[in-house]
Amino acid sequence: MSAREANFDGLVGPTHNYAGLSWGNVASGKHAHSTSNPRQAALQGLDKMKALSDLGLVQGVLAPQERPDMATLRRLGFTGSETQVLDKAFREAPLLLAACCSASAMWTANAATVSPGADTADGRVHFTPANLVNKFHRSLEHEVTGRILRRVFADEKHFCHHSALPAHDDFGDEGAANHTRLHDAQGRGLELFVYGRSAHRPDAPAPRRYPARQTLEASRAVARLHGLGEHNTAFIQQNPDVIDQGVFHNDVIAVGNGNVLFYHRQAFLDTHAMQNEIMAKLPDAGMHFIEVSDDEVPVADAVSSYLFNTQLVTLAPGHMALIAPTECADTPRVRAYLDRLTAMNTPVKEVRFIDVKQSMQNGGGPACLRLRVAMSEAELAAVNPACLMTDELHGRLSQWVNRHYRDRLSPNDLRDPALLTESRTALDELTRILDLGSVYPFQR
Ligand SMILES: N=C(N)NCCC[C@H](NC(=O)CCC(=O)O)C(=O)O
Repeated sequence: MSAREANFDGLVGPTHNYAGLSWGNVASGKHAHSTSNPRQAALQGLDKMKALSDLGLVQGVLAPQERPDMATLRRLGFTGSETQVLDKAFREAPLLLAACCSASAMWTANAATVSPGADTADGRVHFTPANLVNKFHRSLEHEVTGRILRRVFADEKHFCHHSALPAHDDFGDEGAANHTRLHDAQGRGLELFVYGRSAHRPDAPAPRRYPARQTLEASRAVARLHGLGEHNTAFIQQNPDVIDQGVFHNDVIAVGNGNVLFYHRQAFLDTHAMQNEIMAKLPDAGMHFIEVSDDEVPVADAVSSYLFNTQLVTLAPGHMALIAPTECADTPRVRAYLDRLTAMNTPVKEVRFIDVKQSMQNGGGPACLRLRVAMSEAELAAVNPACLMTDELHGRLSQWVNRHYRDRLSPNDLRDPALLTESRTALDELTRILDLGSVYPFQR
C-alpha cells in the first residue's frame, strides 16, 4: 500500500495565553504571566501550514476548543451568570480560570495516537484521543478532540475512533508526542511507543523532579485498541534523567520519519536495545540512526531550541527536510550542528526555519503543533475536504483570525466576558468554514 503522510495542525484558539500551567515544561514556566498575542500565534500557525502545503505535502487543520470552558468552571462550583462565574473564578481561583481558558489543544501532537491502516489488524486507520491526565488544563481536551476527529475522519469504512483511556495516572497518555512510526520502502511499519514510567513496576527507573506523563500501561493499551502486534510495535523507555532536564515529551528529544531516527544520545534509557529492536523488526528499512552527543548539542540547548521538535518530512524518495523553529538558527551550537547534518550521508538533506515563537513560548514547537496521519489515497479521499489546507483556505482562515482575535491577552483579561462572546462567535463561524457541524458545547 502506498501511503502519504498528512500533517494536521492545531489552529491556535482565541484565548492563547501564558499561564505557567505545565510543571516540567521549562518554556511554560519561564513565560508564565507574560502577555500573549493570540492573533499572531494563530497567523504563525497558519503560515506554517501553508509553508508545508507549498512543499507539496498534505496539510490539514484541526479546530481549536471552546474556551473558557464554562461547563468545567460550573462543575467546580462557580455559579451564577456567565459573567459571575468568570468573575468568581478569577477572584477565588485564578489558576483554575487560567486552566479553563488554555488554548493548549493547539498542540495536536497530543490530540491522539494514530495508527495507519497498514499496521492495524482490521486495515483501518485507528485514533485514540489522549487523556492528558497529567495536566488538569489538558485533561479537559479529549472529549471535544474526539468529536472533531470523528468529523474530520468520518467514514467508518476507513477510520476507527476509540475513546480516551481511563482517566487515571496509571494510564497517563500524551498521544503522538510519544509515538513515532518508522517504515521501510515497502510501507511496512514499526510503531515506537516511548514511555516515561511504568505504573505497575514502581521500582523501575523513573524521573525524580518532573512528572513522567506517559506510562507503559497506557502505551500498551493504545496498541491493543489499535490491533497492533509484537511484530510492529516497540515499547521503549525514555531516559528519566532527560525528563528531569525538561524533556516532558519524547518529541522534545527525538523525531523519526521513514527510515530515519534523529535523537539525542541521552534520549532513551537503553539506546542499544532500542536500535537492535528496530533493526530486528524492520530489517529491510536500511535504518539511519542519527545520534547527537552532548558535546555537539547539550540537552539544555536541545530543550531551549527544540532541535528535535522539528518535523522530518519526505520531499522526494531519499530526500528529507527538517522543519525547524527559528530558535534553532539562533542557538549557535545547534545552528553549527544543522550545517554539519545536511552534509552527512543521510536522507536529511535540508533544513527550513519557521517562526512559531508564540507557541514556542509555551513549549510547543513545530512538531507539537501537528498530528501525523499516514493514509492511502482512498483514505485521503475520505477526509473532510474542508479541513485540508489550500491557498484559499489559508486566506480565508487568516482573514477570520484578523477579524476575531485580539493582539494581546494578559492573565487579567481571562475574566472578561467579552472574550467568551468573541471566542464563541469566532468558533461558530469556524465550524461552518471547516464543515464540522456542531462540535462545541455552546452549539448543542
Ligand atoms: N511536546 C508536545 N508535543 N507538545 C507540547 C505541549 C505544550 C503544552 N504547554 C502548555 O500546556 C502550556 C500552557 C500554559 O502554561 O499556559 C504542554 O505542556 O502540554
